[in-house]
Amino acid sequence: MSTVESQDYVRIFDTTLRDGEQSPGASMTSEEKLEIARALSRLGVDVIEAGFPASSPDDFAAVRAIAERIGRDPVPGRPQAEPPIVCGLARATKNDIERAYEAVKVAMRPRIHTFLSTSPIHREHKLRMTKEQVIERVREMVARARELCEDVEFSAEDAGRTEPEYLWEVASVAIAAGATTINLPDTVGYLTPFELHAMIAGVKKNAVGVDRVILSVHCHDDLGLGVANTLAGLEAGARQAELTINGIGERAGNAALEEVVMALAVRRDRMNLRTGIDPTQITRTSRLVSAHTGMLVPPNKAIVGANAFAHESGIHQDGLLKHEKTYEILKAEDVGASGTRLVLGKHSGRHALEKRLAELGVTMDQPALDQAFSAMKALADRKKHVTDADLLALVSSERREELGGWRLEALQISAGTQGMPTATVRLRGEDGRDVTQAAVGTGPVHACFRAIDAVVDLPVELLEYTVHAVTEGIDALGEVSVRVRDASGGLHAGYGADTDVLVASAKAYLAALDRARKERVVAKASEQARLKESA
Ligand SMILES: CC(=O)SCCNC(=O)CCNC(=O)[C@H](O)C(C)(C)COP(=O)(O)OP(=O)(O)OC[C@H]1O[C@@H](n2cnc3c(N)ncnc32)[C@H](O)[C@@H]1OP(=O)(O)O
Ligand SMILES: CC(C)C(=O)C(=O)O
Ligand SMILES: [Mg+2]
Repeated sequence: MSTVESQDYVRIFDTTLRDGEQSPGASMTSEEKLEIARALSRLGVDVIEAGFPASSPDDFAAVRAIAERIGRDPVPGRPQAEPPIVCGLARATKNDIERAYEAVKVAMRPRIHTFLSTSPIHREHKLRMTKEQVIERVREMVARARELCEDVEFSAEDAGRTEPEYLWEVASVAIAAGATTINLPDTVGYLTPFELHAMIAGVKKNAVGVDRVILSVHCHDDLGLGVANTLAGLEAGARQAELTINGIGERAGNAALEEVVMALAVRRDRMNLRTGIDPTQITRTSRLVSAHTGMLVPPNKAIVGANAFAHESGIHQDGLLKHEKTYEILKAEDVGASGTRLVLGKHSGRHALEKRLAELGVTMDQPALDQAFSAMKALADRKKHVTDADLLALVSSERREELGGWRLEALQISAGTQGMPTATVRLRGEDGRDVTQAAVGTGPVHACFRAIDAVVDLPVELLEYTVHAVTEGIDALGEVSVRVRDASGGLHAGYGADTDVLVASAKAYLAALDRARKERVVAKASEQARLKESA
């Protein structure tokens, strides 16, 4: 018995290119679809539903191109015994089925997937067909598909809201007509996991000939139960799961492939089921689908979201540093992501800060670490994420501020199109005394520097003023460098960093003044020493 035939093997049927493309605004070009199909092949899916060939000439061409290429192009890094099946969707009409076959017949392993609704609401209001007419159509169309193709899947659309006995009868008829896979979709995402389990178990027990076919689940996420329902269906005996990358699909989407696959892998202890998926391809496939559909992955999305392996809170970070399994049930590397991230933010603790600084090559004693920690917390209160660049800028800014002299306590700027730009600064001297001064200027930076001059009283000429963002985003940390010349021609540089560039400017200017002041003190001392000697 091959791996695929064994009882614990779950076939992964990917419908990103068909049901996924039914997400509003997610349409893709044929080239993009082919690229995704190649990625799915590398990922190791068993079936690629490439599209709905009768729906448009474009869709036909895309399915055809995928059918031609998949299995024939080499798959780097994945010597696959069997290429994925390429499948085309068709309504239960002769025309749709023949178009689907025309498109997929060139595939190494083609499948026709035909469907017809079975629920009372769909029969009566959408199809306007009786129960008997639906049965007859299923018999005829599955048989027609089977004349064309050995591999035929039949889906009882809206199976979730279909009378159980009628569903068993439809499944029996489809099997007798030659279907090789029977799919039981919860088309509108209505069922609870227990109900979905009961539906699969009911068909498995009561449909005639069910042992000859593979039962399949196809769950939508209208109530956020898509993945839970899929797992319930597999526990009940389904051995094919229809899924999409990132969970995209009609309305709220389909059950997400990456979530079902990783649930099966991580909880193999409970379900004892396997797939042929190479999980290390998951992240890259997710990114490709997101890029081609324009559907962004929410940061908190399981498995592939930007935060799926990010930890911000100090208690979790500390736990993780002590033992990774305290807060992680799978590793980022398992799904091809770049690694666990300890994000520094307002909830972080000293352990994580120390670790990150060490990774950045900065080692500190306890008092310095405590100081850096307070600065990091203060920054995190103003800025969502403290990045590595922020951290380095912050640490070096803290170190430079250790030089002493005047320290910025408060800064208030009034600027705009009306009136003169005005700055008010409150500076604290080394003796702990606060001095406040206000000044006007040609712009807010000029006003700020003049207000500082009024406190510090050290004549200098500003030679250079440079500002740039060290980090990205609207809340980026601004970095300012200044160069000043003192009365005796000495040049002094200053640096400051803050989310507010005016505060960064004030810090930089103060740092430059402080250097000038220190040099003047040193120069005065050596002058006095020289005078003493010569006296
Ligand atoms: C649950 C699902 O995801 S099902 C797949 C949904 N995907 C799509 O619909 C995307 C592709 N669809 C399309 O491009 C178009 O709907 C087409 C080309 C297939 C059909 O377009 P139109 O001929 O203009 O029909 P329209 O879409 O307005 O209506 C659907 C028709 O198909 C019928 N129909 C719906 N499902 C089926 C089915 N499984 N088998 C047979 N007929 C069906 C409807 O009853 C309706 O028939 P009517 O015209 O006699 O009332
Ligand atoms: C066509 C079928 C399988 C479908 O997408 C659904 O019922 O949700
Ligand atoms: Mg669907």
